Amino acid sequence: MISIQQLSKTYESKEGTVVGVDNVSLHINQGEVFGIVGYSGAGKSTLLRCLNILERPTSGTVTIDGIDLMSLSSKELRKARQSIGMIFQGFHLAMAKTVAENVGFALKAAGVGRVERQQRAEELLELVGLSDKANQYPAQLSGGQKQRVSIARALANNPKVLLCDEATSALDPNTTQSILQLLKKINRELGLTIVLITHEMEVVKEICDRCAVMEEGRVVEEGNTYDIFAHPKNELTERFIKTVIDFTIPEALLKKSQGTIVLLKFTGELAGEAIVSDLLQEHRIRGNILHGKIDYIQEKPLGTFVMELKGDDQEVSLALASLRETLGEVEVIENDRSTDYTMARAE
Ligand SMILES: Nc1ncnc2c1ncn2[C@@H]1O[C@H](COP(=O)(O)OP(=O)(O)OP(=O)(O)O)[C@@H](O)[C@H]1O
Repeated sequence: MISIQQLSKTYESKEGTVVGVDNVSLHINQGEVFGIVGYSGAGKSTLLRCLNILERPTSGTVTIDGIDLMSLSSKELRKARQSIGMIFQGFHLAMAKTVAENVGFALKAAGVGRVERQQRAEELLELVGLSDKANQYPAQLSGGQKQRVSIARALANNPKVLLCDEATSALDPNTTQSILQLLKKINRELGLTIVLITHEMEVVKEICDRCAVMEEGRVVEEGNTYDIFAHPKNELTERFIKTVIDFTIPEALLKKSQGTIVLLKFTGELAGEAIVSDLLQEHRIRGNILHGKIDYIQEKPLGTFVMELKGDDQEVSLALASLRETLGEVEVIENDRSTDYTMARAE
């Protein structure tokens, strides 16, 4: 659906060349919600704006639905942009126009007549849950309602793609949730391909089928959201995931521990199985859960547990081997801190 090939964007300034996007290649499938996550300055906005050529890439190509956008004339590009909607963190609504006029604005620009515009605005406002606000002005709406209006406006010309530039960053957590659910609904009901940029991994977890992590203009990791959460490969990705699934054990607790502390991840079907209780029954060890959580990513469970295993060294080793066999990977966080503890007490 969207193919980005070796895309780079650089800016020339007095201080020299600034790299916004550095040789990014990505493929985004028809009908998926694709997230691009990164810290401030990573190049997310630049990359997103290159997708509808609001920023012209310095090199590389962007192909949407088989059309190479870089090869189009200005007139052809204006036409092509009608199938690429966009929403922004700051909503960008016309404050002197009513909600219905804001929604109909893009239709007017596309040459649609007044009656049809009105009808379409009504349909779209119903879709975003704002039928009763058609004649109000943006200043009379909450942030979440304003974003709903901008979503309705972006959908006016039946786009195939919706680009979301930090669409929920200005909203409180509850409103963020409702806007994300709305985006998911239009993705499902209209089969719309959605590309969103965010610095919040929670947003990715909530609605993205796949995602890419960006740093210094480059994509450092990409893949299926569930796999990225379950098995992150890049250190930056791990940091982002920790903002959602944090399993850091307080240092004081680690020091007190006399056993072997392990981090266990239960993916997919394994999350629902009695692996831990079976383990404790099969080996002569005791287990103490220090931290445990099951997250649902795309409705698929991902369990993360931190356990302290206590017992005879050999039994603990056997238990670890058996866990590794079942789970694939088991990370030993801290192994027997009793020496440290003794030293700490001696001090
Ligand atoms: N018009 C511009 N002129 C010069 N440099 C720019 C311009 N736009 C972006 N940059 C630079 O490109 C890099 C990427 O910026 P970009 O805004 O894409 O990052 P971002 O990940 O979207 O960050 P943020 O979330 O803060 O917007 C930064 O170093 C930025 O300073």
